[in-house]
Amino acid sequence: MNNQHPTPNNQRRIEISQVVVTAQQMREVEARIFAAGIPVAALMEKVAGLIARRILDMYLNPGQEDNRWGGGELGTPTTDREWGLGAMGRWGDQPRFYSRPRVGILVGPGHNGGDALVVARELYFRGYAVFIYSPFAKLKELTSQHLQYAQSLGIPCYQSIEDLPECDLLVDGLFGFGLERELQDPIASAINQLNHKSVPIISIDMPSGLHTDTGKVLGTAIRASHTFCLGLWKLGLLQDQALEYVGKAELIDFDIPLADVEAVLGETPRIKRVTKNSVFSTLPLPRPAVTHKYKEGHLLLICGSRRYAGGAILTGLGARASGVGMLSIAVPESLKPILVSHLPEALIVGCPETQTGAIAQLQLPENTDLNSFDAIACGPGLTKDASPIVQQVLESTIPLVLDADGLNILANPPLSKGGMKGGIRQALTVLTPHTGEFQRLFPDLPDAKHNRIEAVREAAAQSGAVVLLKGARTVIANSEGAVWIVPESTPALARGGSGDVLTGLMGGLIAQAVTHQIAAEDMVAAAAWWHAQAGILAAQERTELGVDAFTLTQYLNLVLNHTDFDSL
Ligand SMILES: NC(=O)C1=CN([C@@H]2O[C@H](COP(=O)(O)OP(=O)(O)OC[C@H]3O[C@@H](n4cnc5c(N)ncnc54)[C@H](O)[C@@H]3O)[C@@H](O)[C@H]2O)[C@H](O)CC1
Ligand SMILES: [K+]
Repeated sequence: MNNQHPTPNNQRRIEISQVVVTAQQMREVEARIFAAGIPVAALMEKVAGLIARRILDMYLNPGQEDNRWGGGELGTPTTDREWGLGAMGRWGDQPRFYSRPRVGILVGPGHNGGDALVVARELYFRGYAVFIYSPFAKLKELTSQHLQYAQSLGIPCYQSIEDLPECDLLVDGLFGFGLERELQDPIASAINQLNHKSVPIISIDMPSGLHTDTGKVLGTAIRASHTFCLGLWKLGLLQDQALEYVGKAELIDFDIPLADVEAVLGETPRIKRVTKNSVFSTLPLPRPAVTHKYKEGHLLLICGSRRYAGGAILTGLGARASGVGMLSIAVPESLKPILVSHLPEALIVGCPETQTGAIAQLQLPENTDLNSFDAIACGPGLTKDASPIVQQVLESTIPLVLDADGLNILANPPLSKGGMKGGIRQALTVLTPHTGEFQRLFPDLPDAKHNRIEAVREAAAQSGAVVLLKGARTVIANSEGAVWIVPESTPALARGGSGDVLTGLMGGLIAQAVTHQIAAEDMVAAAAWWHAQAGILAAQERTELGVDAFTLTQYLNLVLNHTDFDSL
């Protein structure tokens, strides 16, 4: 395998939507911007103006039919009639008809509150009924000025949540990346009350109450229907434990100079979001006009057993979807007919089997060396009786994806206890555990449930492998400490067989990368992102209950044509 790889993606100039920052890093980036001369107030106006525009587009968009005010979900005020039916409504009263959508603005003590107050002012001037809830006596100077101006306009401001009138939409400007400690009453109970209302809440920067870095709930947190993350993606928004609070996350790009980002994070930030652009810049697409099947990669799949034939088929279908030129699939002899019937284009290698129907020995076609393939993917459906096979592929010198029983066999003994006999492989090795397999492989690593990123990074360093930890937000790390996070997925993929499809897809992409002289390591994130997007599209079209693994393989080739999907 030629080791002179082109610049791998993680060495190329980064795009803003790939950057992921901690609160401290965001502070350092903002400090550079302010030091360069932009007034804090000017940036707040710019940022909050962008937020207000998105809120108007999304929630208050004129011209849509389905509303009582002639506008979008809440519409624009059709008239500037006085309030209908007398006094302001209160939480819990019977809803009273008002002539204008009511927007509640939750204002915290810091600049997150300042952002929200600028939004309040902008919506007010567009004729919306705006109400402010701000329980804090001490506000930052700029925030205090904005509050003073809002009140001078006659916008009602309430200290207690009970006084806030019933609203159609809430804007959460309580806390952003400045949240430092657990929330206490009255703010905590106010948030709990707001969460119990069936009113959409838009959070500015972070849902208030979530830790900016870990996504942990500090006491309680706003359950946002939409989170507008400001400038650079915050790490906490990408953590599994935050997901039920974040709602739909969207980046509000306020033109942070890339130079400032690189000054703080370096040219290749350690943690990156996997985006459509970053994936498309690495996939073996478009294909050369002149090519042939052996130039499009040759993948060897080693999978299946008499007990688990389906895993072999699904892995093969995932590999097929990758576009790999040649596909060989080693299975127990008794599975050969069914594999041929599902994958007529593949070379099915029937192997001698154990009493239990596992692969007893890799019997490749004569004169075929294991290292003559471009890549191997091994594990789905193997059962633990195939451990000699896994040992054999570990000794190969070509890129290897290990999944499912390949990982369970590897975990005996665990990697941290001298596992992976023969030490760290020189060739690319990708481990693709789910949480349970991860804990078996790395029993003494920090609990992957609470800090997945640190756990995966440590596992990659320990094993020398690229480790992909599956989850609502799949996390990938290599042994140099680079981390990729797949920012979107769907619970529709939480089904048997989804992982088998990913293994085949990833193996097929890696095999093509090898023949195309593309950085094979980049195919791990590309495969995970592609797999998730196919699941999302399938769920959109067939509901979250309609994405069985076979259907998923059909959507793998459809989703790349849907270039209109969000550029993540
Ligand atoms: N810096 C800027 O000009 C811009 C900031 N952006 C927005 O502002 C926030 C960050 O602002 P900051 O004032 O640093 O923090 P917060 O608004 O999040 O306020 C936190 C505030 O509250 C205090 N605090 C922290 N924890 C608690 C707690 N548990 N209970 C009570 N009070 C707490 C703390 O002392 C802070 O003062 C950022 O998210 C953006 O929304 C602009 O968008 C860009 C310009
Ligand atoms: K917020």
